[in-house]
Amino acid sequence: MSTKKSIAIVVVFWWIFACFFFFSYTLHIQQRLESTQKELIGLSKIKSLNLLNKALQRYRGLYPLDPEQAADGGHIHQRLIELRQTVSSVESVLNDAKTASEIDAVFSSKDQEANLFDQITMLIEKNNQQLRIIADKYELLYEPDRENFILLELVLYTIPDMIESAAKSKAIATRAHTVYERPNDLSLIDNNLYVFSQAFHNLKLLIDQFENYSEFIQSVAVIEQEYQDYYQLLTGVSEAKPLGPGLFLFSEGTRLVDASYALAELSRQKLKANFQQRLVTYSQLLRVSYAALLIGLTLSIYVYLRFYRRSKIDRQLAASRKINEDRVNDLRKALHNLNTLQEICNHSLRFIAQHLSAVSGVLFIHNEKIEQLNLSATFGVNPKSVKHKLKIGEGPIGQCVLDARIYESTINQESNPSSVNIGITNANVKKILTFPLVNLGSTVGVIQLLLLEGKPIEHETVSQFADVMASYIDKEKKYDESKKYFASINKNVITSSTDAKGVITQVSQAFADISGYTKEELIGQKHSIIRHPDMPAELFKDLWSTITKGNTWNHEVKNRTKDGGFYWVDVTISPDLDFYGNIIGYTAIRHDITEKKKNEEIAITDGLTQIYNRRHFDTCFELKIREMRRDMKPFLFAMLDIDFFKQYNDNYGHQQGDNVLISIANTLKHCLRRPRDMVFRLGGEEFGFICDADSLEDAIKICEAVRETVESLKISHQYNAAAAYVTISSGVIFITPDTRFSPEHYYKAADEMLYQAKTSGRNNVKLRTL
Ligand SMILES: Nc1nc2c(ncn2[C@@H]2O[C@H](COP(=O)(O)OP(=O)(O)OP(=O)(O)O)[C@@H](O)[C@H]2O)c(=O)[nH]1
Repeated sequence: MSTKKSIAIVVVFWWIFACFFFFSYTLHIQQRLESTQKELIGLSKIKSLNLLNKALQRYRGLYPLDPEQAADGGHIHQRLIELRQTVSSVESVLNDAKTASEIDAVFSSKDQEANLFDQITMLIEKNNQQLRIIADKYELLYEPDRENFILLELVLYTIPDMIESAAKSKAIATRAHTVYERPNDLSLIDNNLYVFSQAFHNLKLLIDQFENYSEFIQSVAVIEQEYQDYYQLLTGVSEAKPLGPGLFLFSEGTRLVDASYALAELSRQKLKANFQQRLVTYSQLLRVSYAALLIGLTLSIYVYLRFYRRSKIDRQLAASRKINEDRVNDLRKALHNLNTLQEICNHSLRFIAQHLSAVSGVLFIHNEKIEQLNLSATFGVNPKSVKHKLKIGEGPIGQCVLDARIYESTINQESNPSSVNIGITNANVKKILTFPLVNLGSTVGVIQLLLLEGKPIEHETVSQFADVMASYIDKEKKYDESKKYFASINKNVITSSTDAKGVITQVSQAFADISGYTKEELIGQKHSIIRHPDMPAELFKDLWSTITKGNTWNHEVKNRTKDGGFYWVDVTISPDLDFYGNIIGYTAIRHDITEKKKNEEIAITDGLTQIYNRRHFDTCFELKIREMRRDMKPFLFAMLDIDFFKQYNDNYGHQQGDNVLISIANTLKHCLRRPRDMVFRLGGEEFGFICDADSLEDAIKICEAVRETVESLKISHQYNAAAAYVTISSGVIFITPDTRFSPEHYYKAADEMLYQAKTSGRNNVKLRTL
């Protein structure tokens, strides 16, 4: 899954979560609001019940006073009227017709004198019970706020208990002191006062829990004072009988009850204020919440619509991109299977022309070396009608190489014909599209198309196709060049590769041509197949010891051709290494130096005898002396002269004399055929040779052998005073490394020895050590 998609999913989930949260929050606020509204209704019903109770309690306290005797009999009557008014006013709030009828039943009862106290008490208790039922019904009992809960505790339990106990004791005391006293009135009063004091104590504990109860302090103090007064009054009068003025007792009790009612009212007011405050807060929160929900919803719809629209566009784009990708892949596959640059150019042009519904088109390839564009393919147009070569900057195609961007021009009557390289032949052509084929930053070629439709062209798609074409054209172009390059190497460079053991794995045609073997005959063989016997074994030892150490070896080598001939090459052999530096084979590159070598041979070879001449002797003699000093190995230098050769020439003829010279040279070559032996014609009928010798005896043996071999040729020479055949005299020096003479000195010494040989009868060897 793409990162973009993952982010989108996370955002959507968060968005759903946020909406859900807001929705739940709004619902919660709504519920709280409704619940508070209910609580307010409940509170007003509680107030009504309190009013009702207050009226009932007032009446219950007054009733025992004899209306005839009491000074305020009218007052009692007045209270009854008030009670009835209260009942009718709360009735509508309570929605309870039963209350009025029950109260009516109590007051219209004939035996009310005896039972009225109890019946009113029963009504009050019932109302107090009703208080809690209403509190439950209107959810006041589930009030979450702590302060409100304490206030409710006051309003529902504590203060009603206080009021009822105070009111009861007031009523009992008043009755006892004015009308009649029942046996346990005193204990009842005591009991009620005790209940009051307990409830009052609770009240104070509860109020103490308020953080800010200053409003209540005053009210509680009044209750406390009233309670003290009333308590003292009751304690004081309980002893005395008949009791003092009942109305006074009644008034005192009423003050305590009223003070309690005042606190109840204060608590209710506080509750009401709290609820109303909450109502305002919730209403505001609800408005904000609804507004947030509305904004969220609007935003969601907006985002959804945008996203939907975008994703629709994206889907369309993705679909068209997919089609293009498929087409690009098809093109790539098709080009991949083509083998020549021409095929690739033809296919590329046809493909893009068909894709864009072109009527005709051309493809030019850029030749960077000569800064020129060459026509390489045409579509729908005769190649003969198109200029085959364009300069860079010539026309839109030439310009395209410089700018490397897509040109799109619409055709109309005023169109300049020079804007086209192809030449418009179709009147319906609406547009010309010229675009470069760019690979790795360089323009490989340019395509120009004539289109029948004038609608806009997606440059991105054209570029995609162009990139693929450019890469294949460039690759094939370079491959073509390298093919030509390798063909040239194959033809002209004498090269071969072997494995690590020296077995030939590759040879160039030039190698095969010069050696006279076919490639097949060479591959699988070792290079010894072309080894010439003239090449010393030491040379190849040196070769192998160099290249197996990873070094390059270079030397001039004479090779043998298949038909027994020879050729000279300057060969360089380098090891082929793998990635880790291990030798995996060797590659040799050779230059044919046969001609050079032949020229060199001519320069150092005596034309008549085909052995080395005097010039070469001078070089070799000096080198040999140096080598001797380096290797500390002695050698011999012999100077030979044919005896009485002048007579031979004079009598047998010059031509015959030449033949003798050739025979002697061949004999020397035959006798001295070790690789390091060298035979020279030092001039006229004088020869020389250099060869290794371990000792003086060894040197004598060699020279004697040569002298004897020449004599054994039995070339008749009747003018030779030394023998009947052609003979030679030899002056030899055995040169040891201890001496430090110049080459001229040694040469002169040998010449002196030769002179001695001549003067001491000829056909002999004179030798000395130097
Ligand atoms: N046929 C022929 N003769 C040559 C050639 N070069 C030198 N000669 C001859 O060799 C002869 C050398 O003669 P001399 O120097 O007198 O020596 P010699 O006759 O051999 O006498 P000694 O050396 O004293 O035995 C001359 O007649 C030269 O003409 C050559 O290339 N071909």
